[in-house]
Amino acid sequence: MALHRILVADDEESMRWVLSKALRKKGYTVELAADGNQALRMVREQSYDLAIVDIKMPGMTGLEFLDKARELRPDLLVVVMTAEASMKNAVEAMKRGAYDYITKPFDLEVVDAIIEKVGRARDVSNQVSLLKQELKDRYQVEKNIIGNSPAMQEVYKTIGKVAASDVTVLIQGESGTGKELIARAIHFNSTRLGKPFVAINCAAIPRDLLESELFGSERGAFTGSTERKTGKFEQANHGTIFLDEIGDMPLDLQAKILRVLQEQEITRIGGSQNIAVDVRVVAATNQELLEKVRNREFREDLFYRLNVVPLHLVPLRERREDIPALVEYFLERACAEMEVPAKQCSGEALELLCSHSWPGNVRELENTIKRAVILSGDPLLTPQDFNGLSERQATIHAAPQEQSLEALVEAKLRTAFFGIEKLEKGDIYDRVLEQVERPLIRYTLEKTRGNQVRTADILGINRNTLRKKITELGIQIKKD
Ligand SMILES: Nc1ncnc2c1ncn2[C@@H]1O[C@H](COP(=O)(O)OP(=O)(O)OP(=O)(O)O)[C@@H](O)[C@H]1O
Repeated sequence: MALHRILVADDEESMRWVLSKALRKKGYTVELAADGNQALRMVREQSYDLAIVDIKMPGMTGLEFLDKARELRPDLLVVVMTAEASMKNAVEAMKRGAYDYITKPFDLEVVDAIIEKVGRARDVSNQVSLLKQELKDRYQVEKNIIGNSPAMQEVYKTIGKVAASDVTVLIQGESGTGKELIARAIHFNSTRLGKPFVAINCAAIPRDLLESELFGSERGAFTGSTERKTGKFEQANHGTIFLDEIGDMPLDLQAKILRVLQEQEITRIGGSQNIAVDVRVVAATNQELLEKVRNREFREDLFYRLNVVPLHLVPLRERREDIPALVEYFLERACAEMEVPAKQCSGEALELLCSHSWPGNVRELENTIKRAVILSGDPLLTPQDFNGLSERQATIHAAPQEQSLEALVEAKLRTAFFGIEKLEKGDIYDRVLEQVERPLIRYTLEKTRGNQVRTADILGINRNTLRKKITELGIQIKKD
């Protein structure tokens, strides 16, 4: 049965009674409202699969309810009940997005038929495709976490312990260690399977956009915003939200995330209503969050609220025993994806891969294997096929500080570009520079509270150049 919770709103008590009795008998959970305002309050606080509302009610008409309820819960299906004489209303309701209408007086069979239709429509259009996709994902997640090292065994144990509950998990680990993969595993092994898994990378989205991405925005919340937008929290309702790179979340947004965790409700930007959400939060970071707490860059209360269960993914170089299985797995996958005959690594090549320090972790290993598969015509991969790797290895070993800015940038670049199948003519140079320039200028402007003269002085660039960059890179200046 695809439908569970039904809201019935009618000012006529006898109608509420008849409908609730009939629907409860069929096994649905039915809740009742005596007018439109009450119904809207209930929709705000709870989620329903279907609302059956009378079009003529005191206070708020069924049509007004329809508009407001659909704004609050775009997924809610609304069936309106209308008197035979007012067909005009029924047409209007359909135009405004009602799922169907029933003319009064009606036989209960008509209601049954509509509910069945709603259930079927949901089944066909949503559930089946969702479940298919999710079963596929689940299958992949379970087959796709490779590694039997003691560190990974600990990870599997923790996944098993936390999956069934709604406890918040904070996954810490360097870039490319598999944080998102593990977050998915938690979701797909939880009771929230079949509901959405929504991931958002807090570091990849500019601050101003991040807030509306997370919480949504009402029509007219910004100049030129003509549409209402639902945020990731609403999209993840009943499922899991994965807040990646949470360490990069600005302090004021941290306060808002804390509120969602405590109250389980959000407010869209430009809106005044609180909207209940039922979302499990899994967060991840590749930074030392406690250090950020000490530096007052991360809220202590949020840290403890997120860190209910900490899950630490150790760098690949500290669990080298997992490398052979990962190599085999990535080789098989790369050959299948690229539709080339199976390849293997020679003993020497495997030795080289096992001794590399993998600053980009599993993602770097995956991309290295893909690249070798693309470039080598031979079924046996030798150390020559990983030539770049030994050179990189040598420079990394020679570097006294592995975590220097240069090494970090190199690791990021490697993970971003080395997996690209075909390196073609493009604008990578400009794109990379832009991604360095923008945060650098934004950060300095933040530190000088938007003072462009000081920012130019600190950066050692001409003021006009700075002004030009700010416009070109679309940097917004906050002067508080
Ligand atoms: N144990 C593992 N077994 C198989 N594949 C893995 C494993 N760990 C990571 N991967 C693969 O490595 C890649 C990077 O993983 P993922 O995106 O989950 O890392 P991450 O820690 O979230 O990275 P970032 O911090 O950069 O967002 C993915 O393609 C993922 O499937």
